[in-house]
Formats: sequence, structure tokens, C-alpha cells
Amino acid sequence: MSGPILQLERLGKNYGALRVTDDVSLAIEPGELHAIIGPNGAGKTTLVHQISGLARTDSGRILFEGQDVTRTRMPERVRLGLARSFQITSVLPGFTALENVALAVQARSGSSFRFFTPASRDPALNRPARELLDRFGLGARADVPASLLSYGEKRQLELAIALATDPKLLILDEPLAGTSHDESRAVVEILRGLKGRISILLIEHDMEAVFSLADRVSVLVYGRLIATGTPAAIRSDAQVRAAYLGEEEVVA
Ligand SMILES: Nc1ncnc2c1ncn2[C@@H]1O[C@H](COP(=O)(O)OP(=O)(O)OP(=O)(O)O)[C@@H](O)[C@H]1O
Repeated sequence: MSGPILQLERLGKNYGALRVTDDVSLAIEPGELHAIIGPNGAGKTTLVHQISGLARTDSGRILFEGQDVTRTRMPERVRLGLARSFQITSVLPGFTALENVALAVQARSGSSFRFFTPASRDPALNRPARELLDRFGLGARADVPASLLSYGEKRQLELAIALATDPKLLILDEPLAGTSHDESRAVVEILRGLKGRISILLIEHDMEAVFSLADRVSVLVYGRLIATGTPAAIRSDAQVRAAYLGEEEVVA
């Protein structure tokens, strides 16, 4: 298809009297890695809640591959190819790493009635699940219960779970938060490997990662987008620098 994979048109959301996202318009191109940065409380998480369908949108429209999904329920958005990594909450602690990914592959294949057949023993689910774990450097940890994985390994597992749904657009909300230096480098390399193959919307506070990975960066401040551009353009944008003063180091 031609045209943006995701288009936000004047999106808005209020929590009571607070306007949390305000008139946000943005187009994400197929294969693009687009980062959204902004100070704490700027509305980044709320925006991805709106895009993924977790939060209702009060005004504006969300178009996914040209289709209006503003009122579409979250499972249907996932089926269309819009996946979101749900931080650790998507990891089932009582299941092994392999079972977690196999269950996500199973959900994609729509065979949820086979839930009680151990998904990790079904080769049709097991094989792609193992491939994903290998890709994420978790191959040797396949049979470890998710509850025993390190924090960083859980973050990697949650990415593998999101990718198991075979998304066209992957939304990541702070995938590096709480990871060690080595774990964070591993996740950055995984994201680099995905670049161009799927579209990625990345919310991240680690500016070094953002500026090394993103094709374009948007800056959200008090719910409004104040700038969108290449990393170089954003880095030298006076308004962006002013908005971040005392907040974060934009100069990566
Ligand atoms: N469910 C809610 N009810 C009321 N207010 C909320 C709710 N969720 C978020 N907010 C408020 O909306 C504003 C934006 O929050 P949000 O979490 O979207 O920001 P953020 O940019 O993701 O912040 P951070 O970088 O700290 O994660 C904040 O003032 C927050 O207190």
C-alpha cells in the first residue's frame, strides 16, 4: 500500500479538566522507526494508549493503513497488525519463556480454543516461538519459568511476545526502562535489526538510543507536538532545547 501506515489526525484526550493529548497530528510511514520523546507527564503513554486502543479517544481520528480505527477495539487492532508491547504485564510468570511466546503465536493463528493443549509442544507454534527466542538471545532460557528471568530478560521476552503477533506496526513504550547497560544494548541491536522490516513507534527516555535508532523524532510537550524531524533537525531545534532545559539531555 502507499501512504502512511499510521495517521493521527488532531487527536485529543482529556482526563477531567486536564487536556492530556491536544490536537496531535502525525503520519508514520511504512518501515519507519519513529520516536516520540518529551518530558515526564507530557502525555506520551496516553497517546500510545489511544493508538493501541487501551484508552478512548475524545477527539480526532486514528487511521491505520488508511482505515479509521478510532473506535475499533484493541483485539481487532492487533488482528489488523497494530501490536503493542505491554511491558512486563504481558508476560505470564507461571509459564516458561517458550510457552509465553508460543501462546502469542497461537493467539495470532487464532486457535485460542487449543489453550489447554500445551502450546509449547505443538511444533507449528513451538518452531516460530523458538526462532523468536533465539533472535532475542533467549534461546538458552526457553524452558525457564518467566518469573525466574531477570528484569532485562523479561523486557526482551515481552518484545518477543509482541513480535509473535506478526505486527505491521509495533508500539514500544520505554523498552529500555530498568534494563542494565548490556541488556539495553541487546534490545537496541534487536530494534536496529527490525528497522525497515516493520514500522516502529518508540517511546523512550534514553536519548542516546533514540537518536541512534530513529528515522524521525517527534517531541511532545504538555500534550502538544512541538516538532517532528530527523534526529539532526530535532537536536538543533531551539524550541526543543528550551522545552527540555533541566529535564533531559537532548544532545546525544
Ligand atoms: N488514568 C488517568 N487519569 C487521570 N490522569 C491521568 C491518567 N493517566 C495519565 N494521567 C495524567 O496525564 C498526564 C500525562 O501522563 P502520561 O503518563 O501520558 O505522560 P508521559 O509523557 O507518558 O509521562 P512519563 O514520561 O513520565 O511516562 C499526566 O499529568 C498524568 O498525571
